[in-house]
Amino acid sequence: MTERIVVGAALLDGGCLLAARRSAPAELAGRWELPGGKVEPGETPEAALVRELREELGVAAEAGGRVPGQWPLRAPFVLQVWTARLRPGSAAPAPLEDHDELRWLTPGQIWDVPWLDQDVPAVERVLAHLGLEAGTGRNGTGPG
Ligand SMILES: Nc1nc2c([nH]c(=O)n2[C@H]2C[C@H](O)[C@@H](COP(=O)(O)OP(=O)(O)OP(=O)(O)O)O2)c(=O)[nH]1
Repeated sequence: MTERIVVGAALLDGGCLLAARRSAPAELAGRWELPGGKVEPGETPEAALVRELREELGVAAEAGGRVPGQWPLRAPFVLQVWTARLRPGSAAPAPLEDHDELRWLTPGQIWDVPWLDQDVPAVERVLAHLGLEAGTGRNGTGPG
């Protein structure tokens, strides 16, 4: 089966990461994810990311760099992650579609929300990629 990419945005602002709580489907509702969605045929992941953030959050965003790695979702989907930021003058994110709550998390707050299980290794990689992992361990060994 051909792999299909779901792009997740590590949307960063002022050193915080945006997390979004899914409102649907039922099996994912209440868990937190990186906003984003499926890359459509003929679309680049970066373009899909910008489109999804506009549709889901009402923001004007731009993709930064890819966070190395990919994580399996329900077949045939795999999660790939890009950093992203809001363009100057963008509206603030709002949960317009698929989500019922958004939170900007400081590095010390990242593990305060119940991420989708399949997102946990991706979020860990985002933190490592950004050099933010020290002191934010999920096992509570760090200061913060
Ligand atoms: N956006 C996003 N989706 C994720 C993550 N982790 C994860 O398992 N998923 C799953 C949830 C969905 O089954 C699928 C993405 O679909 P979606 O519903 O967000 O994307 P979409 O807007 O393109 O979907 P569609 O309505 O066109 O079908 O991947 C994540 O971190 N971000």
